Amino acid sequence: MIEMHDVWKVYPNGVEALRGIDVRIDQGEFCYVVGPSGAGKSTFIKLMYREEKPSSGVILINGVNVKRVRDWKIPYLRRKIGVVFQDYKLLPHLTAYENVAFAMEAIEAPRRKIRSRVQEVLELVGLGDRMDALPSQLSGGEQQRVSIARAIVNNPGFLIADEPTGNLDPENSWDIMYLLEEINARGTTVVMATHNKEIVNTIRKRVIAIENGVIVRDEDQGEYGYED
Ligand SMILES: Nc1ncnc2c1ncn2[C@@H]1O[C@H](COP(=O)(O)OP(=O)(O)OP(=O)(O)O)[C@@H](O)[C@H]1O
Repeated sequence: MIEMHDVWKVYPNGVEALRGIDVRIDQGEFCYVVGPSGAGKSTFIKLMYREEKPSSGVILINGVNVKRVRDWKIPYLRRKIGVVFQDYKLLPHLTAYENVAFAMEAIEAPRRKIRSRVQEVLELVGLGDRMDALPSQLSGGEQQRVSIARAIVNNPGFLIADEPTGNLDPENSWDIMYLLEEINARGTTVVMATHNKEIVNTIRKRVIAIENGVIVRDEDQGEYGYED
């Protein structure tokens, strides 16, 4: 479960990106985060995986206060939370297989487990036959699928995605969405910031709308609600 209690984020330049966020996302939910550009969506997401710290307020991930996690323990926190970005962030000199294996090596998973698990997740995302390709040899949709494989390889309870379809054409975007739904159906909580109106209005899920750093709407099976 993810909980935020009166969370504020003020960047050093004085911008109040989040202003008193109260929210609870339960295990197994699928939740979109929508809102105009600059509303605070990325900040909201960054706080969940401790890329940023709250200026005040409390964030609990499965009951653990994220702010109090010592820096050296952050890899263990991140093990519980897979993250997917708009621009994939794959390591360019590593193959698809190596990019995914790297996430297991980072948490010192036993060597014998790595091979079978990496193969398993790459097959799940439909890339069982492209494991030896470098990112530059893969399409955008394929690269995003590698990044999703990397995000789920350590079996996290949460998958956090910041505009995962932002760089993709509609067909690849739908494929990524079906994959995220499949991952959610297997029990992982999915939180996804998006500007994709068609997806939000078609694959209906909980919608949290943020404007000017405040949650202005929180609806199950909600609509996108903006024109862009
Ligand atoms: N590192 C930073 N330092 C200073 N200000 C920042 C920083 N990151 C974001 N901001 C500001 O905080 C506000 C919220 O930004 P954020 O990236 O969370 O919005 P967003 O809703 O994700 O926007 P978009 O849809 O354009 O990605 C904006 O005014 C932005 O300029």
